[in-house]
Amino acid sequence: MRLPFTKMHGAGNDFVVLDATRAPLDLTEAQLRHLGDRHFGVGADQILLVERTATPGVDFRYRIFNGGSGEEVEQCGNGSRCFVRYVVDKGLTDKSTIRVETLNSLLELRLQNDGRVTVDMGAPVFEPARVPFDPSGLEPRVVADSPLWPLDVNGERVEIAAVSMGNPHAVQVVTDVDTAPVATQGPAIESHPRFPRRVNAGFLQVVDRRHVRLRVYERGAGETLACGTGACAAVVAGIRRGLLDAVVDVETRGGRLTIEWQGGDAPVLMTGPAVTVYEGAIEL
Ligand SMILES: N[C@@H](CCC[C@H](N)C(=O)O)C(=O)O
Repeated sequence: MRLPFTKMHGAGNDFVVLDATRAPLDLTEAQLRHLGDRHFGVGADQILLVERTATPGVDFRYRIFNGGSGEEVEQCGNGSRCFVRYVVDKGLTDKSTIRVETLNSLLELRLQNDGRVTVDMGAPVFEPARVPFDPSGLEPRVVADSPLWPLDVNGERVEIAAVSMGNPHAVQVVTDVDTAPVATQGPAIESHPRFPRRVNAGFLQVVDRRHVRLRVYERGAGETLACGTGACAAVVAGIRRGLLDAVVDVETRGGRLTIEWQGGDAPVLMTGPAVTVYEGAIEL
């Protein structure tokens, strides 16, 4: 099968985007991993599948697969911005505000005049069972509004906030992201037994109340240049600890995202770039 695709990125988090709006596309995990493979395939952190939906009031469905593992996941922030750029550029819609369903959420996305995209990512979830995170037998240190859970990681004690943005995140505060143990702790946290569906591991450096630096070791993909849901989870965790204001610029290794959260049940708003790199086709 010859499969056309579009290569895109959002702040350096890169995607192979596939059009399944005209005919269904059923790919195996092995084919998805091949698309994600940087040596033998196209190479991408995630594969995005754009579909139509019959759900009333919803314009599209988009499905997300991690490029390293081929598994389907619930949410992808940078991918959602690329999804909007894709459906607008391909003429699949003429709307500038688009509603899309993912595996477990409904998102509203707006293309801005400057080409950036703002996404209503919904409200964050902290209830451990819904992250999901197993806190049994652990005593959290509570700072302001936020329980910080002690985790044993490679024999060290690490304090994390457990947050779901539709997908699971473990966020820890570090003094300097450049020297943070992302490569060693990242995989250990990703597969930590207290996260039954595994987890994305965030390392957050607070520069000031409106500016942070962030690295994320992603579930099923390894460290990426940016993680949109990771940025939302990290800012929300920082706000709950009383470290950050409601609007924060997040500097990642691939670009800058702006995250806004007014607290409580308010949705998290994420704004950032979405760029098409090239079009291609691959034999699968
Ligand atoms: N890069 C993404 C997140 C993709 C999914 C993640 N690896 C997971 O398994 O939950 C983003 O921009 O949010």
